Amino acid sequence: MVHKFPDDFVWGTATAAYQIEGAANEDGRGESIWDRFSHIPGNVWNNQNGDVACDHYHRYKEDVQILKEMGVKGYRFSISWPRVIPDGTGKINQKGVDFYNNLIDELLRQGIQPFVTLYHWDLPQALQDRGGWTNRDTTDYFAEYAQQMFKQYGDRVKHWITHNEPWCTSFLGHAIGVHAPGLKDFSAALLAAHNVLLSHGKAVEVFRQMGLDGKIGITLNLTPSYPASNSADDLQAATISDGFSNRWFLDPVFKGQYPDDMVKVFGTFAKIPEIQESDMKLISSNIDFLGINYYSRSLVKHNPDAQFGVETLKPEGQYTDMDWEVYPQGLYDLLLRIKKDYGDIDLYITENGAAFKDVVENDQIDDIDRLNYLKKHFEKAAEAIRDGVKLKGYFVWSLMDNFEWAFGYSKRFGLIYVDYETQRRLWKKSARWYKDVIANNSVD
Ligand SMILES: CO[C@H](O)c1c[n+]2c([nH]1)[C@H](O)[C@@H](O)[C@H](O)[C@H]2CO
Repeated sequence: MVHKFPDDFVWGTATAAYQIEGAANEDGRGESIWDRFSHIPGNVWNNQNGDVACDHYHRYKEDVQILKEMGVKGYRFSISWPRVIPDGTGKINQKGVDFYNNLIDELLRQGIQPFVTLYHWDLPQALQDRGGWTNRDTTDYFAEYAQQMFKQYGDRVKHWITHNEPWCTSFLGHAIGVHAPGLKDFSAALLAAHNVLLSHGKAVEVFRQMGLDGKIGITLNLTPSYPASNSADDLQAATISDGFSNRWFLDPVFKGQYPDDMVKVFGTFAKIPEIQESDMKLISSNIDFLGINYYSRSLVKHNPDAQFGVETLKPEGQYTDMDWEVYPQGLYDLLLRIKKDYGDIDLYITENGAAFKDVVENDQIDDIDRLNYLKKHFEKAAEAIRDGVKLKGYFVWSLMDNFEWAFGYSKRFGLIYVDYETQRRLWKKSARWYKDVIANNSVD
């Protein structure tokens, strides 16, 4: 069966600054928390880091040429805050600003729409030294940074994403500790989450005040939660899992309040952040679209000995190299749920993709598992559009293999294979297939 997409559907790919740029100490770039974190032994697989990564800072023209050949309509990338404002606030680094000017101009020359993420986890270390996201002042520094970026690029960039995955920024970075800055303090994570959301609201306010021609939104990683049975305990476990993964961010952004049930759950063992009067109004400022990062689902059951009484199960089925279950139905269910519970807003899949082990034979990479993963998820996206969801675009994670955070370069998500020894880029089978999907605007 052929799944056709709307004529103006934005097919794209996504990346992030720290994962691909390299040039970590070049042209005035300041240190980020990921430079600091990745250089501490033990934090990253094989003690790898983003010093060089995919050398995109020097190879961006070649990479945009690949995007052009692939036929993408949009390209989602992030700006490295410390590359453009090395201390996080104050002085601009013109060479850093010029890099993104050149990248944006090259994309537009090739007819590709830039979708720009302002924050994809690489906070300037200078701001971390003042408390980072647990310091409410950082919300103002973020608004200052956003205003500068709107001023520099707002004439050409028409789609802005304030934050990538506040859940990861907050919980992976401040509670679980596997991401920068590596804290293990749930109260700090809740405070960071509040300040990240508040900074989002302040950036949206600045965007509106500047009267720019463009659209602004936020990207949330969302994981639909399914109960292992219809027992009351398992249903409650799924509700809590949904609250922790999804509603703790969706409700503030779209309803202007934190979910009561989760305030009670978190309040039993952590400090709920003090909320100032205008905070929730700012956080729930009207946005033009929601970016959704979807990778898999959670299947859960009640277990009184597990965190929040929720045990995550590992059902039979196919798993990616990240040990994430392949579950395309979750994308359909998630999209319909967002429309039902949070409103009929424009949506973009700002990330979806899979890591599988790639084998290179005679410069060919037959990554059929990744191709099939994408095919199944594209089909579910088409079904969601058929059933009334305003899905406007889909960005495959990722354009190319890159620095996979604490996993270093051990996990490959790219449509394009990167030989890190030579920095050669090689088209995988999935990339050639995706080129045809885009050309036909359909999945067969
Ligand atoms: C559960 O996966 C998360 O939503 C997620 C997965 N991913 C992400 N978030 C990040 O936005 C990317 O930087 C990662 O490279 C990518 C692949 O791991």
